Parts: sequence; structure tokens; C-alpha cells
Amino acid sequence: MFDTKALVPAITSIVLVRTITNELVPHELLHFFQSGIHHLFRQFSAQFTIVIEEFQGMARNQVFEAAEIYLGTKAATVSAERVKVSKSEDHKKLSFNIDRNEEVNDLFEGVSVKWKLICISVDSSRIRHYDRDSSSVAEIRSYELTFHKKQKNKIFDSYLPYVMEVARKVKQGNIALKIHSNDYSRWSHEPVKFNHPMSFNTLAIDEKLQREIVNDLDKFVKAREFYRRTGKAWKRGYLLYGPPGTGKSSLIAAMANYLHYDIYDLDLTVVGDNKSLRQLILGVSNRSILVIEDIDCTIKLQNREKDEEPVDNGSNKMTLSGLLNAVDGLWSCCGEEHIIVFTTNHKERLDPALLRPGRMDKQIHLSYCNFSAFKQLAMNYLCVNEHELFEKIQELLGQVKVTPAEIAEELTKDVEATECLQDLINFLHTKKMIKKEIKSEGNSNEDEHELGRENM
Ligand SMILES: Nc1ncnc2c1ncn2[C@@H]1O[C@H](COP(=O)(O)OP(=O)(O)OP(=O)(O)O)[C@@H](O)[C@H]1O
Ligand SMILES: [Mg+2]
Repeated sequence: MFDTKALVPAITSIVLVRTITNELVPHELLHFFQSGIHHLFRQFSAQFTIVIEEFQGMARNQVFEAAEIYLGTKAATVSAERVKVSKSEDHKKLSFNIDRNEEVNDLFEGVSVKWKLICISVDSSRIRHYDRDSSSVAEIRSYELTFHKKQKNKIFDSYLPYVMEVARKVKQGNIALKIHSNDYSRWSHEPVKFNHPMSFNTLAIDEKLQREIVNDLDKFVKAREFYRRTGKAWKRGYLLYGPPGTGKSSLIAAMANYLHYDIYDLDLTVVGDNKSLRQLILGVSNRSILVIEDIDCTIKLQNREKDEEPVDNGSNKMTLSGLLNAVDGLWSCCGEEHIIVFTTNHKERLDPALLRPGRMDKQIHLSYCNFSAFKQLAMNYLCVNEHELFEKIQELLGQVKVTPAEIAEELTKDVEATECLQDLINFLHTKKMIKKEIKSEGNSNEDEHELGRENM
């Protein structure tokens, strides 16, 4: 048996020697020896450690933030004995974190690494980024990432970029989307959570058109290298046009949900002037959609040629070239991955400068409901994908112009599916009769009539 009593004098002597050393040897000299010993150890150690501090001056270190998120994905599965869990209002899911001084091992392409969260308490007056009013003690946090020296290149070139990428994806999936609105020259400080449930699975538009839009978006987000190589600004402009209730705003919501981009809903009618507009455009963050609805009627934009003397109609000195320059010019020199969407009910009223190629990359016509769009609506609202009344509805949809919004209204009645579809047939019949009457009255401008009715 091991005699623990024998150890007591030895331990006592060590403690005594340490105490005497601490008392008699000056602090600086002690520190010098200690760091010398550390240095000696490092010479022989096969390990390499990267220190990732939380702050770089006043700014939060993005690598620290990424490490925190990345380790959160590991925390629930790895061997750590303590993990922290949290959820803020902005987050959709729970976040896990390793606790202070806890170690987490990770394996990347056969290479083992070790992460450790180091927290040191200090006097807050010594930290620049710290809010001094709140407390006199602050904490400096950093991660230590340790691995074998010979893996240095792999860790720098592959592992850290991989950690950043995983974190970006997690963040993207977890942060709730926001919709920003503007005043005279600024975006609201408190954007509203964007909860629109519309997606490409529920949007009722022609299947082929939908595929085309989704492919276009996919191509855009993957095209970082293309835009860098060609020196073009990484942005894409869409013009959505069509009668009210055909799904322009719904399509924007589906795009935002698909790409996981925030929406900046720019109300031009309240923007002060070109200077304020520039400020607003610069305030749009990367990976977001800037939306300008009803571009034809929200503001009287001057023609480019007449821009030299902007007409001051009341408080508004904003011009079309101001808008176009701000979008084209500012976004080409700063920011990336921007989508801009204009909507209008009257494409023919738009200034050609807005429509020239390169400005609006894609023009999307959203039109009246066809049978494939109707089937999507029937699925959304009634959970029905086949029905004996479908044939009659298909026939009527070929004869009358009806918007998805009108059909959606018919299908949300609180009655059983068959009755609902029968009501829709009656509704389509009535529309057909009205159309016949208009024709016999000699009014050939049917679309105008339709739009007028929709707008009432
Ligand atoms: N294509 C569609 N798919 C699914 N639902 C649609 C579609 N179009 C319209 N709706 C329904 O009608 C409502 C109004 O549609 P939305 O606001 O998207 O039309 P809009 O084209 O933007 O109209 P406006 O020109 O008046 O702004 C939506 O909330 C949705 O319920
Ligand atoms: Mg709309």
C-alpha cells in the first residue's frame, strides 16, 4: 500500500519553498524565470497554439464569433462536461456553448485539434471596448486552438476557413429575418421580424417560371468569383410587373425566405433628397433585398435628361438619376450580394432608363392564374391535389382572367372543400358573364377594367 503520510513532509517543503521564493524573489525576476521556463518547454513541444481573442480594439473579432458558433454545434455532441445553453428573441433555435476552461476535441480530415475557452477577470478600466458604467470587473475571453506543429498549414488554409463557413451557415439558418423600413434618411433602428410564410413551395405561379427564377437566384448567389473576375458589382436587379394580386409581394417574400436575406423596404415617398437616398442605399447590409414597390406611382421621378435641374416639388428633390446612380455607383464600390427588386402594375409607364439591360437584369411578368397555379393554391388552402371539379375549373380559367389573390379569397371560406370549389366555379361563371357584358358594350380595354375593379 502507498503510504500517503510519507508525502506530507515533501508537500510541506514544496509549499514552503514556493512561499519563500514568492516572498524573497522580486516579482519581475520570478516572471522572467517563469516565462524562460515556458519558452524552453515551447522549444521542445510539438504543439502549436493559436489564440483567438474576442475583441480587436473596439470591434468584435469575427474569428472568435465563428469559433463560438462552430463550437456550439459541437457542444451538444462532444465530450465536454459542461455546456451552456441560450436563446435570444432573434434566434430561432437554442444555442449551445462550451463553458469557460472547458476543452473540446475536434477531428478534421484526420487531424486532431483541441479548443479551450479562456476567461480572465480584469479591472474594466483596462479594457477599451468595455462599458465602464456597468461594472468594475470585466472578462477578457479568448479561444485557444492547439494542434500538432506540423499541421499548421492545414489548420490555417483549410480548418479555420471551414470553421468560418460552418458558422456562417449556422448563423444564416438561425437568425430570424428582418424587414427594415425607412424615414427621411435613415433605416429604422428596430427592424421588424419578417415572418412571412410564403415560399417557393406555396407560391402559385407557373411551374416553368418558378424554376427559372429559382435557377437565377441559385446562379446569383454562387457567382462571387464571376463578379470578382469581371469587376462587376455583385448585385442583381429584378423588375416584377403585373396586375394587383398576382403575387409580386408574395414572390419577394419567397425570395427572401429562399435566400435567407433581410428585406429593406424603401419607401421613396418619404426620402428627403438624393443625399439622403445615398445614405439609405449605403445603409443596406450585404446579403439583403432592397425593395421599391410601385415604382411608377410612389414618386414622380424626373427623366435623366432633365436631371440637371431637379424639380423641387415640395420637399422632394430626388431624381431618377439620383436613384440609379446610388444603386449602380455605390453598390459597385462597397458591399456585395445585393438584390434589388422594383415592382409595378404599369410597366409601360416606367422610364426606359430604368429598364435598360444591366440595370434590371430580369423582368418577371406575374399574370393571372393558370391551372398549374390554381392547383398550388388548392393544395395550400384545401390540401387537395385532385378533385372531380378541377376539370370545370381548368376550363373556366382558360376563359376568364382571375388573380391568385381572388382565388385565394374564395378558397379561404370556412366550408368543406367541395363546397368551396363549387363556390369558386360560381365566382368564375359570374366573372365570365361580366366579361361578356363588357364586350357587348364595346369596351375592348378589358385589362384596364379589370385593374380598375381590383383597385376599388
Ligand atoms: N402567386 C400567388 N401565390 C400564392 N398566393 C398569392 C399569389 N398571388 C397572390 N396571392 C395571395 O394574394 C395576396 C395578395 O398578393 P400580393 O400582395 O403578393 O399581390 P401583389 O401582386 O403584390 O399586389 P399589388 O400589386 O397590389 O401589390 C397574398 O397575400 C396571397 O395570399
Ligand atoms: Mg404588392
